[in-house]
Amino acid sequence: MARNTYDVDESLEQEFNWGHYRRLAGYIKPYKKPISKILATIILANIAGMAGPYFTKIAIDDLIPAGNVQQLLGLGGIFILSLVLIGGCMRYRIYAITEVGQDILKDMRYDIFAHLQRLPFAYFDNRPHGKILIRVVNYINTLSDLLSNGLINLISDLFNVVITLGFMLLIDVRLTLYSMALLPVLFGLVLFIKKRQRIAFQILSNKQSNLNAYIHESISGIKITQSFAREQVNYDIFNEVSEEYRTSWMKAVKIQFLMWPGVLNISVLTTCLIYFVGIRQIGVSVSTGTLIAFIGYINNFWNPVINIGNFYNSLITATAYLERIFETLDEVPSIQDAPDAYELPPVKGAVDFENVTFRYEEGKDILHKVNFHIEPGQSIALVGPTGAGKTTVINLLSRFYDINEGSVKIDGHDVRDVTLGSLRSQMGVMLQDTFIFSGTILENIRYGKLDATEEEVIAAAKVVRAHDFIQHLKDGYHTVVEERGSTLSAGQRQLLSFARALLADPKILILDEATASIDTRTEELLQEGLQKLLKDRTSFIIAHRLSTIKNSSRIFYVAGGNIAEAGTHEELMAQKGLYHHLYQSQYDLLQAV
Ligand SMILES: Nc1ncnc2c1ncn2[C@@H]1O[C@H](COP(=O)(O)OP(=O)(O)OP(=O)(O)O)[C@@H](O)[C@H]1O
Repeated sequence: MARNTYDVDESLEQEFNWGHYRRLAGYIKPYKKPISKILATIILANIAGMAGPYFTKIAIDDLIPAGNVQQLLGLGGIFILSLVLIGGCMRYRIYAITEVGQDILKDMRYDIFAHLQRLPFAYFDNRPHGKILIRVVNYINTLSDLLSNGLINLISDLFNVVITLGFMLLIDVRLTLYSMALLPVLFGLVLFIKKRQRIAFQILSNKQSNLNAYIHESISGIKITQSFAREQVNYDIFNEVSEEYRTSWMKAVKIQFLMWPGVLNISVLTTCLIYFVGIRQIGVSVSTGTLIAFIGYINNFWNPVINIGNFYNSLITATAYLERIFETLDEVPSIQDAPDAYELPPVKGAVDFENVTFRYEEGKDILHKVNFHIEPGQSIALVGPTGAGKTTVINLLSRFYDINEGSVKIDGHDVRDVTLGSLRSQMGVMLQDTFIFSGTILENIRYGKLDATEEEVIAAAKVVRAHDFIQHLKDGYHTVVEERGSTLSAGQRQLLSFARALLADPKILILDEATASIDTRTEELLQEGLQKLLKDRTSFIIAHRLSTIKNSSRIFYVAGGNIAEAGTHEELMAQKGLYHHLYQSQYDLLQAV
């Protein structure tokens, strides 16, 4: 589903199911060993902790009345030792739990990132990038507490509850039954909160996502914002999105915070009840020591129950985020290798479009029954009006989108039958949006051929005339550039991505507006190098500056969803059709200038 703007809430594409917890358990499973070790220390500490109230009972009921100082001191010594043991176990537990939790989060983060790398262009076309980003970073981080402390504490707390119950039953069965009297109230509270809290946190996650998307969009577009002096409008929008986030947060925590005080109140009421029943001896007959020990166990019982309540709270909260994480992981890459896909053999460079129809959205064909055949080694120029579908043609060639009808073939192999890796690795693509990654110039050119030597990188840069400007940079090829290449000029960025496309030594070269930002003098020099390079390679060149494509083997004029005219520059000029008109108007414009 399209989520086109920051102010549109994402709707859930799949309802919550228990399977999410099973999948989460799948991430925990590889850490069985360290978790078992942690559990062993917890059990040890719990057993040591359990002995406390029992020692109190023995001291009050037996040793103090009997004045047995020696045994009393011995008991005190054991008690101190048990405290030291508990302290040591706690210290180990905190470190080990955090480590396991972070390892699990790292695995999840890796999976979601790896999956995103495989998703097709169409997925990213439909989503603000801030909404994708928040899933990899923030949503996964929200699970941190649940996975580190929450999970292990849960097991430890459950264990505590069972052991404490055992001790309580051992002391007095009736008092134990009284202690459970208010449990139904607790269940009622859980049921009351469950659905309300999940919905509240789903809304909150939407608002968080919107806020993130708006911040991301605003930072990406900061230069335009400042050039149009639109800051005040942006502050207002930000305030509005931020206010929605704040309100939804307050609503969510209002429900979330019902749980903890609720359980606490029930536990206090239970303690009062036991005091009342014990002191008044209603249906029970207990000594003072037994009553005090029992109250100790009631605390031991309710403390873990309060923790379990908190865990339940975190689980419900995390569920809203888990749904989003698994939704992303379940996004089926619409473009992927067919089960019987084979490696595309080394490409010669013949390209065929056979009755190709393509649309981005239902009901609006961008290309309609397009047919052409290209011999290996030909250079094809795509020209035509803005939005006619030139970039779309080359996107289909690399199978960035799948066509709706017909077939796209390379050397007779349908691009859908071969593996994406073998197809794309034989193509050098320079898209309209030149992207420079943070790192050195060298790393940027080497992006598509990691094993290229420095000499090969320099050779490619020389061909595209990038070498001259690179040499003059502070550290030459080792100069560090920022993400998007903001410290480079638009033309320099284009030359770099040109070199990147060439270095891979592709059999099919695709250049989309590759020279639009390059000055005419550099472009002339570039053309010389390119002519040599394009020899024996099939190439597709999209250019609005027609002077650059005059020498192409064939020129396709794309218009009306098809190839309206095709031929050499001379042939098309002689036809005096659409291409002639376009060329003439550019020529006239240049003359006028
Ligand atoms: N991801 C997309 N989703 C929906 N529609 C799209 C998408 N990309 C392009 N279009 C639409 O498809 C049509 C063809 O776009 P395309 O980028 O192929 O044109 P073009 O001929 O390369 O234009 P230009 O010369 O301006 O680069 C346009 O009308 C455009 O609005």
